[in-house]
Formats: sequence, structure tokens, C-alpha cells
Amino acid sequence: MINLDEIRSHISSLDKELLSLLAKRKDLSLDVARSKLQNPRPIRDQEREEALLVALINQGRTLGLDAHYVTQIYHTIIEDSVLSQQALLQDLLNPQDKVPAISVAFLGLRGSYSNMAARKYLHRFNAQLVEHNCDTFQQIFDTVESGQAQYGVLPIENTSSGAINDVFDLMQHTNLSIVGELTQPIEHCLLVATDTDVSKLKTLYTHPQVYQQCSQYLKTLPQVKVEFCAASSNAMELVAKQQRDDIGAMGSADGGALHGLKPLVTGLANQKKNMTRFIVVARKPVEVAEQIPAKTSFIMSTGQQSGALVETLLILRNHDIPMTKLESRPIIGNPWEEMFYVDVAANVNSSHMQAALNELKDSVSFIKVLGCYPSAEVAPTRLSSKALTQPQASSPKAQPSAELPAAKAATPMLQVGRFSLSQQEPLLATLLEQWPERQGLQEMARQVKEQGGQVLGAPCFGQGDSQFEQARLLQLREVAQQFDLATLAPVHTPEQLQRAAESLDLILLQPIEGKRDELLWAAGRSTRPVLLPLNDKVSDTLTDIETVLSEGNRQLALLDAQGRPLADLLAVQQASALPLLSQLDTNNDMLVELGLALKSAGIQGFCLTVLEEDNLSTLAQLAQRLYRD
Ligand SMILES: O=C(O)C(=O)C[C@]1(C(=O)O)C=C[C@@H](O)C=C1
Repeated sequence: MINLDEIRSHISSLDKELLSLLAKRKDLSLDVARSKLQNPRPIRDQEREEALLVALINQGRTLGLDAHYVTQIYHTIIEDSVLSQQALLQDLLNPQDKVPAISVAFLGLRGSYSNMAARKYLHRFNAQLVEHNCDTFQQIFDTVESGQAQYGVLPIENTSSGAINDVFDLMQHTNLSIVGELTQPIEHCLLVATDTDVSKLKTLYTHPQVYQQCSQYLKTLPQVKVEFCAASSNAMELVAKQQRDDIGAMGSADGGALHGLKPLVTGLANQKKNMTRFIVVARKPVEVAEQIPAKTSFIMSTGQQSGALVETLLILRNHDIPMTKLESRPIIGNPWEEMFYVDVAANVNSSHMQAALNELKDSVSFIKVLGCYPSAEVAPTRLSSKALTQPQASSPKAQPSAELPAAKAATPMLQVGRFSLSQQEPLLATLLEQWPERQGLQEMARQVKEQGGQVLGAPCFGQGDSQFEQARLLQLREVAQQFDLATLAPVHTPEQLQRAAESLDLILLQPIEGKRDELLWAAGRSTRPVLLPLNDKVSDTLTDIETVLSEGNRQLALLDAQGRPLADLLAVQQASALPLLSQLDTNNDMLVELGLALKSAGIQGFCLTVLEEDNLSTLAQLAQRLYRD
């Protein structure tokens, strides 16, 4: 008889060991930072990270752990290692008087997104936090300028709603400096105070911006009335006070926890990656260690003479300074004049930035540095499909049957999620032929990732029930995101295309008889990459392509879904100069041989049709041969 308590106590002691090992690893990474200070070297070393990840993935596999699982864990560990090392160097360079408490001003009440960002940023000082809740951005600036708070935390831009102009405008008139930045994922959840169910809910309290960012999910709850509050933290406070099972709030799970609320549904935002970038302001600027990637923010006005902005951008380029942001705001009182907000990836004290600033001063009518601070972006080191593909003990040693002509050299680059199509590393997409159960979708995503695929596709439409279809789109997106896969779905009508484009990375056009042009026009007006199945005649395919391109969308690839002869494929590829994918069945006995032959002929990707019960070993073999050979 298996004793649950015994197993759990075993798990708990393993977890304890894991934590103490993680703490030891963190101490070692701080030793690395100290050694890099004595022997100056950049903190980030992506070659080392790559070697580390490959070794860990291979070791993980021998222990039965997924490559994806190991990668996720180590991305988090390395991010923490890099940020901790950066914080250590910064503290050594900018020693602070040891104070028992640090004060910070932010927008909203306890639990607001700004509050969570402030806590995250100031956590590293290991001091008690004194929090100043502010009602407006102006009040935050006033609180820091007057010395009541040491730091102010302000949102500056959001991936769905864009720049927060009021903050840019206030930065123009302050003496405060930007001393830090951080990016917070904005993960809207439905929060409740009691044990309840979505079907019981009658009213949801939220902020208008949150409502806007979750509009697609809210469409699936037509019975629920939405009431607006001044901030999501106010909505949480209200719901926590009333303790009813028919009301809920929308906001972050961590924020809700501060009010005793539980997340009932998570991941409600329309945008896959909903992130807000915050800046931290203080009265005194900081110095940034040279081993750390730094950002400098400045504002400038160029006057109205033609080409003035271009001149300034050329100065940055000539000094090899990458610009990461450029925003413009009108100058009050000077009609048609603009103030530009610029972020560059450079340390203000570096010689090339100083030289650029000196040149800029001679060519602009106004310039002010707002601050130089450590960049908080630790982009995860991504392994190529080649590094990720596992060696197969007995992969068939097939050779392409004949020497095939090389494809046209340059076809336009197509970006599907974070993957780009190229002949060297063809895109490997999978398309489920039927919609599986949730567990099935998750298992399929796990396998696709583990076996070297990059895109998960599934039929989300065709039910005639738009709420049902919406739920599928969101589910596909959520599961794929969990496994770092891009998404694909076939669409039949312009309306479906528009909805798919709001959530997915690649859209496969499957026009209804007689309605082909409507769908092609809609595809041309979309900003998402689309996959256009070949027509029977090359000339008809070229007309289709023209229809899509003429509406503006340049993100177009072709799909051969019928196993046409290679000569036909090459002809259409030559004539169109577009990337071409081939649709194959995973159960095809010759899949690997066909795939290799097509790759060497210049095909840039594969779309494998699969059924829920299929085992994806052929996908693994194909990936292995495509990326390793
Ligand atoms: O080995 C180093 O140089 C480190 O800084 C440690 C470490 C890690 O945590 O493993 C962190 C950052 C580097 O990009 C590479 C590796």
C-alpha cells in the first residue's frame, strides 16, 4: 500500500534540498560577479549559457525530463543569476547609507500593478518598504521631488495600449532622474473572494483599460455585467469587502492575494504577451557599472528644418549606438514642434556616448539626459532547433533520390511567432486534424516541442458557435505559449481570419467555394503572416498572391497541400519568390526521405497533419535529419 503522507514528506525534503542547492548556486554566481569586477568582463556570457543549456538538456533527457521543462527552469535560474549579479555590481558602485526603510510612491492602492512592480524592484534592498499610494502621476513626481519618498515607480509603456503619454510629458519638467527600469508581465485574472464558479457570477469590477485588454474573454461571459473602478486595486478591495459568490474583480493574482482573493480564471488578456515597462525615478542619478548592459534615456527637440531628425539619428548610428525607443510628443505652446524621447542601449559615461551627446548638442535646439540605468531585459538564450534536436540511435540513413536544383536564393523573410522561415532551418509546423480534449492538446504540444517542432496548429473554427470558437483560440494560444510554440489555425471566412489574427501567429487560408477573393482581400489587410494553399494552375496562384500583396500584407507564404511534383513546386517558387511549405502526413512511410528531398530542393517549411493518437516519432526523425544533417 502506497502511503501518501510518506511520499509527500519525501517530496518536501527533496524540495528543501533543491532550494538549498539553488541558494548555493546563487552565491556562486555572485562570486562570478566579484571575479568579473576584478578581471573586467561582461556579466552576460551567452556562449557559456548555450553550452550549459545543451549539456543540461542532454543530461535531463537521460533522466526522463523534457527539453522544454529543463529549458524553462534554467531560463528562470539564469535570469535571476544575471539580475542578482547586476544588482551586486550596482550596489558596490553606488553605495547607499544603510537605512532600515525605503520609501516609494506609486499609482493606486495595495495590489495595483504599479505596487507589485515597486515591490519587485525594491526587494533587492532588503529593507522595509514604506508605500505612498498616489492618485495621479503628478502626485508621484511631487512626492519624490519633495523628499517624502526616495523612489517613484511609473508605467511608461504597455505592449497592448502603447506609450503612456502623461508620464513622458511629466518627465520633461522634472529634475528627477531615471535610475532603473523593470518589465512586468500583466497577467489579468478573474479574482473572487469565496468558493464560486464562473456561471454564478453576475458582476465584474474592473478598470476600463483592463476591460479593454480582456475584451475577447469578456465576450464569452454575456450574462456578466461589468462595473468600472478607478484602479484594479479598488476593484479588489470592493470584492474582498463584500465576500459574495456572484461578484469578481479583474487584476493580478499576486495583487489579489494581498486582499485575500483567489484567481478563478487566469490569462484573460487578448494579447499573448501583455507587458508593462515601468521606470524608477529618484532625486540622484546612479552610475552604471561598465560590465552591465546600460540604457540611457534623453529628450531632444530638433526644430522644424527638414531632415533634422534624420541628422540626429545618423549621429547615433555613426557612433554605433543602438536606439531602442523613439517617441514623439507635441511641445505645448509651440505648435507643430515635437519633443523626442529616445532610449539607447549605451552607458552615458562611455566614450562613444559622450562623443555622440557632444555632437547632438550642436545639432538640436534642446537636449536633456533623463538618466542612465541598468537594462532589466535579460533575453533568454534560445537554442537553435539544431542544438535542441536529440540524436536518434537509429535514424534511417536516407539520401535524396536525385540531385535536385537549388531553390531561388533570396525569398522574403517570414516571421512566425519567434521563428523565422529559412532554408537552412526550415519551419516545422504540426496541424491537428481534429480538435482534441484539453489534456490531448497539452500532450500534443509537449510532444511537438520535445520532438523538435515549432508550431502547433489546430482547427478552431467550423462549429458555428463563435463563443465556442473563441474559447478554442484562447486555449490553443495558452497551451502553445506554455511550451514556447507558435500557433496556427485554418480559417474559411474573413470574419474567422480577423478573430484568428487577434490571437494566433500564422493563419492558413482555406477559402469556401466561390468566396475565395473575399478571404484573400481580408488576408491582405491583416498584419499576421498567412499561408496560402497553391491553386491548381501556377497562373491562378500568382493572381491570388497579387490579390493579397496588393492589400498591403507582405507576410505571405505558400503551402502545397497536395504533394505536387517537385518540378511544379519549383516552378511556382521561382515565379513567386515566396517561401513555400509542404504539407505532409505524419504517417507517411517516406516522410523523412520526402522531407529531406524537399529541403534540399529549397522548401522552407513543413506542415505535418497529425491525429491526437499519433505518436510523433516520425516528426522527431524528420527534425533530427533536417536540423542535424
Ligand atoms: O558563468 C558566468 O559567467 C556567469 O555569470 C554565470 C551564469 C549562470 O548563472 O550560469 C550567468 C550569466 C552568464 O550569462 C552565464 C552564466
